[in-house]
Amino acid sequence: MVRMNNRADNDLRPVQVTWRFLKQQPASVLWQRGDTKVLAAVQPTEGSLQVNGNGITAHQLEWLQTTLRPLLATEALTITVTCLEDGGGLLAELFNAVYCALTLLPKGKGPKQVAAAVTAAMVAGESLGDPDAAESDLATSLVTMVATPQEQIIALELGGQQAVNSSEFNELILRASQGVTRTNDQRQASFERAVQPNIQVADTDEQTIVIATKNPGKAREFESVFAAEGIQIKTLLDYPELPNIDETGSTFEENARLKADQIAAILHLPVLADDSGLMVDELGGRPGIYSARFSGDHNDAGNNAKLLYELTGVPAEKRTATFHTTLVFAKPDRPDEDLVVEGNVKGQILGIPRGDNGFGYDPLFYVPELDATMAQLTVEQKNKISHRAKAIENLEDKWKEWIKD
Ligand SMILES: O=c1[nH]c(=O)c2ncn([C@@H]3O[C@H](COP(=O)(O)OP(=O)(O)OP(=O)(O)O)[C@@H](O)[C@H]3O)c2[nH]1
Ligand SMILES: [Mg+2]
Repeated sequence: MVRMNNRADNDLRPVQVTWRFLKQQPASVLWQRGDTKVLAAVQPTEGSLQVNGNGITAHQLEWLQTTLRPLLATEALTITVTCLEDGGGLLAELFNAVYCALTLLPKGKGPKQVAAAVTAAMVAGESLGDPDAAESDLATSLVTMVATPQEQIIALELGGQQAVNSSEFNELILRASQGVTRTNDQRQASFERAVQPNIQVADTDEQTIVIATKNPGKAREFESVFAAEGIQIKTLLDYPELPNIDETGSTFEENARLKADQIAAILHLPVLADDSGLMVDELGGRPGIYSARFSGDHNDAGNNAKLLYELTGVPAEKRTATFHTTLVFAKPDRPDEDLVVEGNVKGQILGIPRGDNGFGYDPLFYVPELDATMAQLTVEQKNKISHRAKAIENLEDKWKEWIKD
């Protein structure tokens, strides 16, 4: 029998997983296999297990709940699963979507064991792995299997129009267990690519702190502060395999949390993130959280040019501005315990840049008390007065105690 896309009998349709699909719900995924699309979201709750379904039958929902239960480390969860399109093998893909969402829960709350699901179908006397919609319509019998990669079967659902004899049944089981192994590999590869690269943290020395930044200017400033304490810092530039963290928050704190929590969860190390920016009074507080990309992309010269352009003709006394930093310190797997501090410094935006030190808007940011721009200061001088320095000062009183528990 010739299959669509010339698939061999045991070939599966490709899988695409969009991890953390919903911005407001970190444990959420969009799972697509062929044309079948399922959205799953899991939220820890106080109460007992709740599984809600959209676009699926009561029977499918009940099956899902029964199948998931033995795999859960905790039942204090609300699971919502939505079928966006049924292009074949829906029951299995409902399971796979929810399973993926569960793996995004904090450590210790995720699934107790590894499992994956797949469908196999008997079509015109042949057993096919992962039937699409057309093949499912032609199938005389179908099996949906949930199993571990060690071929321990967790659930088996038999369906279709006709009874199967035992040799057909055995064939379907064989096809399905091949598919489960392959599905598990597909999921794991996607997870490692997008969520948690298999990173070896070489240095687990307690005196190392990871700063969740790719900005070498920031890194230099943190380095000189922590070096004085005998603490070594690493930045995201030391871990090029890490996924990019989108700064989708609407405040400095939200962005800093996104960076700190996600990197801490991946590296299992304490992580400090800095979200900062320039707020210009005459521009109603802009560029604010958009400071890094004010001119469209992350380019200091372009950002400075745009700032000068927007302030054309504005007299010196009205060019007042504040540099702001919010720091979020995150412990691995304990996002509820983030330590949050901030710091500000006030100044004025000059019409002509001065100085070569620092980074970003420093050459335009004039500090009246020092009669100098930030870029005319040495790192040590900037680290006495800057927004980042003040935030670090606020952190200093607290973090040594905080990191101990
Ligand atoms: O003249 C400056 N002196 C500073 O002391 C300073 N601190 C922040 N900024 C500006 O604000 C953006 C932050 O954006 P931001 O917090 O998202 O950082 P970023 O994207 O550069 O690096 P990352 O830490 O996110 O990897 C930066 O790019 C800069 O344009 C500064 N400019
Ligand atoms: Mg940034």
